Amino acid sequence: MAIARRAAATDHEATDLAARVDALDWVQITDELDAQGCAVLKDLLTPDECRTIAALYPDDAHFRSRIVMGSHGFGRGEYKYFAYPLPDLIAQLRPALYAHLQGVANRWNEAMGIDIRYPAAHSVFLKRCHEAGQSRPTPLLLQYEAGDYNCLHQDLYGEHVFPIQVAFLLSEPGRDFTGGEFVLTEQRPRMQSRAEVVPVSQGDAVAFAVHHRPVQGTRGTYRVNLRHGVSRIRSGQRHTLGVIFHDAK
Ligand SMILES: O=C(O)CCC(=O)C(=O)O
Ligand SMILES: [Fe+2]
Repeated sequence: MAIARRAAATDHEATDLAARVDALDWVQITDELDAQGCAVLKDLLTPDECRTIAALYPDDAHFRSRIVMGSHGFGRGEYKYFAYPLPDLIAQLRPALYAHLQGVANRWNEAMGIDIRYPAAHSVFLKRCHEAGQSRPTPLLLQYEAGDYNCLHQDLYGEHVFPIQVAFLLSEPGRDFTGGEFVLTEQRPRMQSRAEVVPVSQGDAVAFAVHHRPVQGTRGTYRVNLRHGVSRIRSGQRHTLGVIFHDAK
């Protein structure tokens, strides 16, 4: 009886989470992605859900590896890649988000003259990754303390790349930490880099271009190169959940 009730509750939460993703204003998000290369997804996770995910960090049973950023020149702080099977909430979020981003990804590739197209279902895209030897899960949990930062980078893990990714802020700015802004830079051909700081609250997510995106210029469409990172955490502790749609070699 207790088990049946628990299963029902889990189903309900899962359905609820996909429905929350579906209920976002995807017309506006798509417009923002096209115009800026990033968009904020407001209030997707509850504070409880944020705390629950962040609290997984010490429990290595959930993870396949731990990266100390300072050892690789990635910045300062650390993160862990989740192992399969992903925690339920992340396993639900990943395909639900992908379903809404896949159309943008296909349009971007068409505009940039790239032949690759993305299937409607995330499971089909993952099969493509896995068949090419990219079979290790890429969702990750990041943990920063005062003084930590994440250098500008691109999350490429092999030949197969889904061009948009999503990062969830699990901590509350001003209460749990100060500093630690999410930063995107954009490099246009023959121009200097432009930076964008994206304001997010606990439970919000940022969707952004992984490595490049099309920009309409006066003489046609060109590719701009993007990088993302996090400015120095001034105080406290900051946790983020990163959702990347391609898997890793
Ligand atoms: O901590 C952040 O906000 C950025 C995390 C990140 O680099 C990622 O999700 O790929
Ligand atoms: Fe990243």
